[in-house]
Amino acid sequence: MPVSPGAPPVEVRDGSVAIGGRPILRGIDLTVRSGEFLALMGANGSGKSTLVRAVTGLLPVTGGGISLFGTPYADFRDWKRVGFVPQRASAASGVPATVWEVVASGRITRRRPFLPLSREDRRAIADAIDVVGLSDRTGLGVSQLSGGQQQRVLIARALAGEPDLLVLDEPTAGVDLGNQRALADALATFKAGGATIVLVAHELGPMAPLIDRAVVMRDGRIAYDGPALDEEDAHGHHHPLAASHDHVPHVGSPLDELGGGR
Ligand SMILES: Nc1ncnc2c1ncn2[C@@H]1O[C@H](COP(=O)(O)OP(=O)(O)OP(=O)(O)O)[C@@H](O)[C@H]1O
Repeated sequence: MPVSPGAPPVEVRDGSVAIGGRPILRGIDLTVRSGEFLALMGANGSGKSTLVRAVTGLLPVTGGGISLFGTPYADFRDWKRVGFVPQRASAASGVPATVWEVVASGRITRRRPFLPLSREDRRAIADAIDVVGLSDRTGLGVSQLSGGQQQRVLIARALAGEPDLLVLDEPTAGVDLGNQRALADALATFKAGGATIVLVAHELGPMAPLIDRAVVMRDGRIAYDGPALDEEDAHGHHHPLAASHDHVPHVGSPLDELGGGR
């Protein structure tokens, strides 16, 4: 496969997605640059999950095109470069898997089939568990962990594949502040290694300082694309539409600047 050094990890050109004949996304133009940490924000139903599902190959685009790492979608095979943590996934499947086992399952895209884990595989798995701060729990059953800790296991599973692009769909939804901070630390470490991150989030919370750029969706289109607003910008002013306040206090959201909301 031709490798395009420096090619943007994600490029969507005039992308549209319809589900069951109903247009969900329209006219999406989005380039995510290498090493960028992009927050994809917007009200419920604005199309964030649909967009990341299209980018990660789970939903076909019905118009326009997507390239990943400079390769048009139809030709892209290098899926080990892409990690995805889907929305509201549970790491506890009912099967009594340990933290180590769940994270090791994320190594599958990199492993040689039918051979024992290599030293390199074991290092990647241990590193991923360490990055999310669960090294003292590797032997525990995942179902014994809290929801926030389970979310960290799922992120470690994606990190174990050592992707160049990590896409996370609302990993902090319903997660307590301590676990949100642990997630932010993990993503900061991952980003420091040069990786690209696309994070779907309603609120940025402890992730806010890490964000390079925010894209806000509304009604299946991109309504804002620019710097993430800091807490003061987002809250140092009167809200023109109080009812549209789309987030919890003390957390910045570019939605405020648009006066839009749910
Ligand atoms: N499988 C599906 N079948 C039918 N409609 C769908 C499907 N998935 C999404 N939609 C619709 O597409 C629109 C966008 O949904 P999407 O989940 O992408 O929004 P979102 O911004 O991620 O919202 P949330 O913040 O609630 O996750 C919504 O109107 C939703 O009802």
